[in-house]
Amino acid sequence: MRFLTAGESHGQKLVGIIEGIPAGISISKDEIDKALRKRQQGPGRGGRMAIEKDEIMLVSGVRGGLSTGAPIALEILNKDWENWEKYMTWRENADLESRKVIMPRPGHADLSGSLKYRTEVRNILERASARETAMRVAIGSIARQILSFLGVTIKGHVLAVGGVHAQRRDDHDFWQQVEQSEWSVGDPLAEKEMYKLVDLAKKQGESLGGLLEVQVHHVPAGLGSHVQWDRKLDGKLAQAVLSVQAMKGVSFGLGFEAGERMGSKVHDPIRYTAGQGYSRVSNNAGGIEGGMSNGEPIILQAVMKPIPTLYQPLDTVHLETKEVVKASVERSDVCAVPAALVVLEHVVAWVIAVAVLEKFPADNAVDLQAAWQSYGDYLTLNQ
Ligand SMILES: Cc1cc2nc3c(=O)[nH]c(=O)nc-3n(C[C@H](O)[C@H](O)[C@H](O)COP(=O)(O)O)c2cc1C
Ligand SMILES: C=C(O[C@@H]1CC(C(=O)O)=C[C@@H](OP(=O)(O)O)[C@H]1O)C(=O)O
Repeated sequence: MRFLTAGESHGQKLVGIIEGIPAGISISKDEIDKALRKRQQGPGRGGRMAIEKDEIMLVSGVRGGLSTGAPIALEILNKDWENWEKYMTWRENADLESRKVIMPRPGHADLSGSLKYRTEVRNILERASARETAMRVAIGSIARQILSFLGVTIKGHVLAVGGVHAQRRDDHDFWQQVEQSEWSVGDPLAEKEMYKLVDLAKKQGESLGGLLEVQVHHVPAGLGSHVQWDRKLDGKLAQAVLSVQAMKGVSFGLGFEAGERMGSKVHDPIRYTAGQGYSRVSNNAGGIEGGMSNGEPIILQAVMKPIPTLYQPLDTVHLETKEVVKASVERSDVCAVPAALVVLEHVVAWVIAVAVLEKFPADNAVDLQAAWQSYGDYLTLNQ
């Protein structure tokens, strides 16, 4: 499976093409739209989210609610296009001056991109923008629907916003709270504090990042491989997570704390239960050993840096005069951690679905399910 996306933040639309989705998978537009709406939420989001009402257009590759095996083409319209057409149009009469950015923002792609491509900063920020993640969520939602067909589920929660940490739990009530919370926090007290902090940041012209966690449940042992550097599942997941705008670190299971403990307090003892196969007493590895899933839930954490655009901007250099000036201010989010969580869940879904189809190559749902089932039987019943 592979995909490509295109589209500028203030262009006409976002476009995606996916190839390799097996035929006969049930594809729900509602499911995709639900994820798109969730990605737009959260009190730290800026004015743009009041303009956009993201909705997927399934252009090809799906008929009567089922994938056909052909490439799936997708589109999401940018409602803001009507305000930007005169600046963003491909036509030669485009107004290229009025929205020029000459005071690059520290933390964004502005300066490095314009140096590298020898082009105006606007051409860089339009594509660097996290607007692009709307299409990645739509594509990830299709991957998630393949996984859901096999019984694999993905969930996530916000661990922290700024310095405010949520209490970590893993029971049914907790996940229900996460589900109901606009922030996906699952800890109402922490959520209140986070809300206050975002408010304060907004008032001070500041911005915030945070910590996020994504979990993948019901994956069998053996996705990914130890045999080659670029086939390791943890490596692929890390790449996908870090490809999301503003993500600056990723860890698995116990994470960086593993480096502070003795081995016996880190590694997960193995046990065997007749009829169920092998499992672990703990899951400090976060479900991956040797670049392969080990049958326990895959658990990863990521850190998101604060949003680069500051309404009280930092110093930068004017690209024409070279004088020290304040960075340009584009309309911006103050905090987008809950939105980023939705993105992470969906980029993770993509990587897991690709790994599933590598282990169980299939061009249709029936063959996929048969291969999945037979391997599941081998892992549980036949040993
Ligand atoms: C959901 C989401 C929304 C974002 N919104 C903004 C924003 O409104 N303003 C901004 O400057 N950066 C925003 N960012 C972050 C920038 O896109 C990102 O920092 C920039 O592209 C530079 O890339 P890097 O941080 O990965 O190095 C957002 C990121 C995500 C994931
Ligand atoms: C448009 C989205 O996020 C944008 C991501 C973003 C950035 O620099 O990453 C900057 C802002 O763009 P604008 O200046 O148009 O408001 C965000 O709104 C989105 O998430 O759909």
